[in-house]
Amino acid sequence: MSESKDIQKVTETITGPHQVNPYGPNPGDFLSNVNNFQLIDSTLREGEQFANAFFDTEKKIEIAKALDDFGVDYIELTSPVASEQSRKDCEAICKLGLKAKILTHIRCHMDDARVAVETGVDGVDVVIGTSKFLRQYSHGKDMNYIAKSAVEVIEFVKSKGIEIRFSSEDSFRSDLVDLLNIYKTVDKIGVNRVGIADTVGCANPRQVYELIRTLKSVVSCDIECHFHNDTGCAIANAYCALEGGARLIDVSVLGIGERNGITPLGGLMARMIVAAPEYVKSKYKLHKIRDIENLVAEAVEVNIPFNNPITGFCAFTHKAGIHAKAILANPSTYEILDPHDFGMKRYIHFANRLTGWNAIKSRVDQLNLNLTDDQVKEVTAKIKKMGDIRPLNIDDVDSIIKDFHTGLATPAIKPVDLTTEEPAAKKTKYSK
Ligand SMILES: CC(=O)SCCNC(=O)CCNC(=O)[C@H](O)C(C)(C)COP(=O)(O)OP(=O)(O)OC[C@H]1O[C@@H](n2cnc3c(N)ncnc32)[C@H](O)[C@@H]1OP(=O)(O)O
Ligand SMILES: O=C(O)CCC(=O)C(=O)O
Ligand SMILES: [Zn+2]
Repeated sequence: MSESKDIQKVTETITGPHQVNPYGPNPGDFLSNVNNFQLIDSTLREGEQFANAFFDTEKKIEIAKALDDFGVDYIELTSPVASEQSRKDCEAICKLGLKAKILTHIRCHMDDARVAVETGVDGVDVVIGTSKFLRQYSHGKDMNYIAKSAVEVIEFVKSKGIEIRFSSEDSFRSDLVDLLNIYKTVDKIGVNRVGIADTVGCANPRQVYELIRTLKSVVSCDIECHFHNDTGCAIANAYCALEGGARLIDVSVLGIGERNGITPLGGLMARMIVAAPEYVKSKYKLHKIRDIENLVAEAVEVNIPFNNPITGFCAFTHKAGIHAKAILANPSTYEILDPHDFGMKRYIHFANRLTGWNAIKSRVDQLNLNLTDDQVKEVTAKIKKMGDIRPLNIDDVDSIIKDFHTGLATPAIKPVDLTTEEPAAKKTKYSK
């Protein structure tokens, strides 16, 4: 066999023979849940642990309704034992009659469980640290005690007809045998889900994939995952968890949570729409992401980061001339995400010295001016010259183009085409 045929064979075993989306799930991977995942939004639990967060009842209700409208499967709320108002808020959200199931999050203790089951929640997420750090310095209990109290809490919550999830906190720094034993125990007594939590954000995607695969061989219930972002792996870890067979991912709006937070809802949607476009588009109202992020950003008094997936101000802005030319010909050249899927627009940032004549020609067309290609190249050179001296904005470029046009011997005005799409309306330092 020739060398190129060999290579083709190898690539086909990785991506499949005629896969339309090479970044989609591997069809041969029968355990993958990339095409069949669920979201547990924890903005109102983990997110409340973000340094800046304070949500009053009204704001919690507004956020819960927005998440429900977006289509998250579950909404996780702060423990009702955290404070009197936390308990009342939990009860109030349970009474809203949302489509999303309402969960609350408690310690692995009967005192907490007794309060939780009275709030009206659909499910209880119970957690206890299993790493030696947490066993020694947080609750001080050994694995036998943990297993005993887990069984007691799970059986009690189940007896009330409420969903129950058991999670080991700090799973990736826990002993694997301890982990598998406790998960096996809780699975046997009918827990609805088990949770893996990368509490300190230490895990990498390969470790996640391996742990989920191993856990899949031990339990028959669904697996939920919770990833902190301390080392920047929260989205990648969530994706690999789904590839390994986890079913549910914890997210929060903008990723808010303890320290620098967890897997962000918007960022995960960006990853998942590439891998499972039909599933994601049919299940979630993606055009609502911007409004939800603005709602939460305002509530916790932060700005949306400039490089945020989807909604960062430059997420769909193309600048360099080589990029702009290709984008104008076919947006897929430099975009893996289609901004329109999220109710956003793309923008060609041509007011700078990295621009090229193709980008300037598109602006000339938008201004309804008639220039030959050679004339556009000439005016592009002038724009670049000015761009070497100082930052430019659209007005600068428009005046250079218009002055150039006026200076031509017989300027011809093209008929106005009102269907021309304006560039995206994100206000930047360099745009109007
Ligand atoms: C990784 C995570 O994010 S887990 C979720 C974190 N969420 C929260 O902490 C919710 C908000 N917390 C609170 O309001 C309070 O911490 C409360 C009400 C839960 C407890 O308050 P306090 O009784 O004053 O205890 P404190 O917060 O100082 O310490 C935690 C207590 O919980 C115990 N504990 C910690 N984790 C667990 C657990 N998973 N299961 C059972 N007990 C636990 C500790 O042993 C400690 O009890 P102790 O003081 O008797 O030793
Ligand atoms: O309950 C869980 O699975 C996660 C708890 C948590 O927030 C964490 O471990 O970081
Ligand atoms: Zn967490």
